[in-house]
Amino acid sequence: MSRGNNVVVFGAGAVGRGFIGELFSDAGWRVTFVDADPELVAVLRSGSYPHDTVASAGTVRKYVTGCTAVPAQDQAAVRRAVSEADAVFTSVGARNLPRVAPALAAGLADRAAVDGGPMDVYLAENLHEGAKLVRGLLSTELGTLGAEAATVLANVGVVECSIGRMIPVPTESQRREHPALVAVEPYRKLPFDVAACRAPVPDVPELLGNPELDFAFFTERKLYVHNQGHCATAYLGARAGHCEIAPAISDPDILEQVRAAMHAPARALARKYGQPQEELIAHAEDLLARFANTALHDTVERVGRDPERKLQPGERFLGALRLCNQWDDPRPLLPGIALGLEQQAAQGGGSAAVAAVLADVESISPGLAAALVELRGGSPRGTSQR
Ligand SMILES: NC(=O)C1=CN([C@@H]2O[C@H](COP(=O)(O)OP(=O)(O)OC[C@H]3O[C@@H](n4cnc5c(N)ncnc54)[C@H](O)[C@@H]3O)[C@@H](O)[C@H]2O)C=CC1
Ligand SMILES: O=P(O)(O)OC[C@H]1O[C@](O)(CO)[C@@H](O)[C@@H]1O
Repeated sequence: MSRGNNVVVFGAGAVGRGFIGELFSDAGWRVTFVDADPELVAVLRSGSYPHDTVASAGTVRKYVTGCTAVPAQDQAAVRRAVSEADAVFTSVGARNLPRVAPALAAGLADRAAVDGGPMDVYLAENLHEGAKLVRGLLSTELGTLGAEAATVLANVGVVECSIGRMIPVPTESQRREHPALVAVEPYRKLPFDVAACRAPVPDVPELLGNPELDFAFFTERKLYVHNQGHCATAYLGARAGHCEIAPAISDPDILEQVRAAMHAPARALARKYGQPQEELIAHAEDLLARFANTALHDTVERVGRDPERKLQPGERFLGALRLCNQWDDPRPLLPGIALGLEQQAAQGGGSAAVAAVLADVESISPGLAAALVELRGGSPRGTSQR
């Protein structure tokens, strides 16, 4: 691999192929995917794959070119690719990061051994405090290799990103058409934590680093406005019998409830971070329009999955509730939480899980748990929301 514009992307899934690979290829970079799926690797080695940008108005097909792939199982090849790269991304899902760490650490150690200069590892993941976690993983792996972890890591930035583009799992018919075909929405901005970078930022126009603003603003905006409103749409939509997000958000009653649930944290974030309120409200409105993209066929199942995790303290619902209680009005968040509790119960969650959520809600503001119980039909274990 020649020095220049080479990016290594761990994970050639929805985000890897659908977002990171596309942005870097469009900017003239060579993209080397690392993936655990040998069939996908074989397909990507052909050097290009089809990529559809889908909007309600129509689909634009293009081919992402200039790519290759390495199987994750070939640790020596992965190590070499990392040591020669100019930037590294991960988009494997949080639970897979420990498996990526050994070859990533080895490649970084090789690079340090030849004084290869600074390098940034960007985390294209939905992961709270991901940089801390990955630094810890790399430190452990470097220790195992007998490398001086502090010296190697002094030259390595671990950079969190906020992935706003929505990319559904490819359908069966898309997979039959081409095993690497991916369909994405048009949105293509990629905010990242520029303060964490050690190397020059890649010349990819969609990479947005704002040194003036704490990156927590972007992660909170993503979780409390985007993910929370999206999930409320899924729960309200499921109750109304919808399978997909677009028809759910097109229902005027659901739209108004979700709009209120997104505007409250948008206003709260504007106050907390001293940002213009109209920009945050415009961001929420843009998201509502993006949820209505019928061509994306995003499902209430994907967006609403794992309600127990989504109802944990600090997660999209209870984190937004706490934020809004401090800076705005928490009540528009309650319908989504009430339906989340129903989903959790339907998936086998017991009364202890409900009690834990109610206790957290009550700790945010006395009386709020009673309002939630009332919304759920009067009983702490109530089964239906009116
Ligand atoms: N799909 C979406 O709309 C969005 C996803 N995200 C986040 O982006 C990350 C990736 O998500 P997706 O691309 O949707 O998942 P995905 O499941 O489509 O892709 C993950 C890829 O990683 C590969 N992989 C798993 N273990 C690996 C390993 N040890 N080494 C190399 N490759 C490995 C898998 O084979 C798969 O191709 C997750 O953290 C997710 O939460 C964030 C925003 C949007
Ligand atoms: O991946 P999770 O935590 O289940 O949450 C789903 C959310 O994440 C995304 O896939 C990416 O932010 C959104 O499209 C969706 O709202």
